[in-house]
Amino acid sequence: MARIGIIGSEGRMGQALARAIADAGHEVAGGVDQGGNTANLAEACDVLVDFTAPPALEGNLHAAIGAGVPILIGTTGLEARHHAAIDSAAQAIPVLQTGNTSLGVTLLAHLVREAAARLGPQWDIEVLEMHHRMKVDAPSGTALLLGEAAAEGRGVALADHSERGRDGITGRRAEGAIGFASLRGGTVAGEHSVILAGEEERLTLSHVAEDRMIFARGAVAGAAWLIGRAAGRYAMPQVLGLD
Ligand SMILES: NC(=O)C1=CN([C@@H]2O[C@H](COP(=O)(O)OP(=O)(O)OC[C@H]3O[C@@H](n4cnc5c(N)ncnc54)[C@H](OP(=O)(O)O)[C@@H]3O)[C@@H](O)[C@H]2O)C=CC1
Ligand SMILES: O=C(O)C1=N[C@H](C(=O)O)C[C@H](O)C1
Repeated sequence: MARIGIIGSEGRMGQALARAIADAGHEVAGGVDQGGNTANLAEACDVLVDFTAPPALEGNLHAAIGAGVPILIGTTGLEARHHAAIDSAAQAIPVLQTGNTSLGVTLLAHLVREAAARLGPQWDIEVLEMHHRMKVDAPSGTALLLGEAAAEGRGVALADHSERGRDGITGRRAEGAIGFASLRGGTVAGEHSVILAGEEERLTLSHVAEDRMIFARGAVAGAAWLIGRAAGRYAMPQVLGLD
């Protein structure tokens, strides 16, 4: 049984996580939200799970390092400086960061990497996502994860080929671009499609989250897996044995 500390405990994911922790036979060591004492929570748990917002990241990493406990970061909307902070923290403690903790999306990323590698750059790649009206970041962390997988399959850097936020006279599509489009509305838990568009044919690889409990269950599995690991940066394929 693991004692799991929840950062962002009153949020949509924090509440789902508490249910998933109980379902899996683990214990909620406690929870914090904005203004809470994350350092105290870190001292009282075996592993922290963070579903909050990017400004909370550095403080959460600091608390985890101070207590010497692993941390799973599910928060999205992260920028290069956040990833640099995660890399640095991973020298001291085990850290797992992912835009999506579900089994289905972890496998989807694998399939996207494979399809992009096999089909080559003459197939245009577009990543489409839809989420609930409360979501604050775009493209979603999952869309970016899938874009990274496509770029890896092609052997290029996503940053050099990403096309985001098209509007107005955009000019024709850049060769080799990986495009992103975001829809928001209702209570959609999360839908992602990667469209590979070729000459007179199109391949679409999709995932639908019917309930955010899938993310919560994956996060519990990832958090429990982190306990006792060596310091380092880990990812969901390692947890799920898909590497
Ligand atoms: N990786 C994955 O599989 C998934 C990732 N996510 C991501 O998780 C994040 C949270 O999503 P969701 O639960 O829907 O969002 P919510 O807005 O429902 O919840 C966020 C929670 O974090 C708390 N919070 C915000 N800032 C801090 C802080 N500085 N310290 C501690 N707590 C803080 C909020 O508290 P308060 O209200 O007091 O501000 C709130 O309780 C998002 O980035 C989302 O994209 C979501 C689903 C799956
Ligand atoms: O905010 C959400 O709800 C979700 N966020 C993650 C993302 O940005 O990809 C994962 C999931 O799609 C739900």
